[in-house]
Amino acid sequence: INDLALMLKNCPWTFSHYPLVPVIFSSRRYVAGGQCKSAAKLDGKVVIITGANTGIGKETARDLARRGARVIVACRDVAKGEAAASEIRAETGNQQVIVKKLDLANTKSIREFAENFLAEEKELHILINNAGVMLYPYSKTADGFEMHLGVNHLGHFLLTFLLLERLRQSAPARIVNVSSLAHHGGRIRFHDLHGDKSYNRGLAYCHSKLANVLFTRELARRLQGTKVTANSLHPGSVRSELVRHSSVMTWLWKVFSFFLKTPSEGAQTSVYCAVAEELDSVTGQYFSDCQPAYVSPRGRDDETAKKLWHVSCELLGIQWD
Ligand SMILES: NC(=O)C1=CN([C@@H]2O[C@H](COP(=O)(O)OP(=O)(O)OC[C@H]3O[C@@H](n4cnc5c(N)ncnc54)[C@H](OP(=O)(O)O)[C@@H]3O)[C@@H](O)[C@H]2O)C=CC1
Ligand SMILES: CC1=C(/C=C/C(C)=C/C=C/C(C)=C/C=O)C(C)(C)CCC1
Repeated sequence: INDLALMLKNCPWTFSHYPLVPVIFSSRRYVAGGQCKSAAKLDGKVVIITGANTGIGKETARDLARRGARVIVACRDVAKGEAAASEIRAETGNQQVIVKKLDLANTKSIREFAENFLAEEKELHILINNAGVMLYPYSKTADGFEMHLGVNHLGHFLLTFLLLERLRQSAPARIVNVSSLAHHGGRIRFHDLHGDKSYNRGLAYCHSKLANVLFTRELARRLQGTKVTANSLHPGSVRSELVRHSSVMTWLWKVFSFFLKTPSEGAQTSVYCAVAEELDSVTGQYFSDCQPAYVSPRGRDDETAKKLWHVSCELLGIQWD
């Protein structure tokens, strides 16, 4: 024993020689953030996750597949979706991971996806509106919406509208909207929603993430008493492809990757909102690191939430009362 102690003492790899090692380990734990502790099983439950071919969505799909859910990987590139789904099927042994085409930048594709889903699936228990774009150079969706607003907000707004009746019929059911801390920098510029007068791609992202928070709030209010809940969340700063449209951000993400969550760590709050038993009747809330988080004053403005709802309906040509 004495020899062993002496050996360890002199070993160049012991913590006492490298005081930074425990610091590095604990900062990594800090970066990893909250973990979903629920052991809930999802056998027999049907889940849709948008943008589940990569990043946070893919890891959310993997977790829910492990819990036994039938997972619809809704993505714009079916080949990428198949690659992710076959990896998840092989790893989890769950063969019920299915890929369906959904391009949120095109309302025709959203309608086709919903039509197809409603024809094939009798139930829907969890809808995770996860897909997103960030720092997109100025561009418009097929329907002429500014890309961030179109994909991140309007696309998911329409998708939720088209699937809501199935969620109601399958209740208890949950809608999970992946927003961001970036919502703090956003505002709803009703006079220039599509950035025609002025455009900043960073701000456009923030505006769309604020729209996610406001949509969730108004949706939850309207769904009171239906046993369909709606919550939004910030996943943390996550090593994913979200920064792909900015070379500076891509470089920063690489250099500082140690300080970013892995996609699996970033999926924890989405999984928590989707399965945690203690959230059974919690609705209209915003989470981060698997706990309630601070929402910006603009994200709590019910008048703006109502106005955004009506404007979104007008833009999409739908009636949603
Ligand atoms: N990463 C982070 O630090 C943070 C992420 N978030 C949010 O998390 C969510 C997931 O992002 P993350 O995993 O990081 O990013 P990724 O870029 O890794 O994944 C985004 C997903 O969205 C899909 N997507 C993009 N455009 C469309 C579209 N038109 N139709 C359908 N799917 C589309 C992508 O598909 P494809 O692969 O084909 O492009 C991809 O599957 C987003 O809503 C993001 O805003 C929030 C805060 C921080
Ligand atoms: C301060 C700082 C960083 C943190 C960036 C953060 C916190 C970004 C958050 C992005 C979000 C919230 C995106 C999506 O919604 C880096 C780049 C790690 C390293 C350089 C210093």
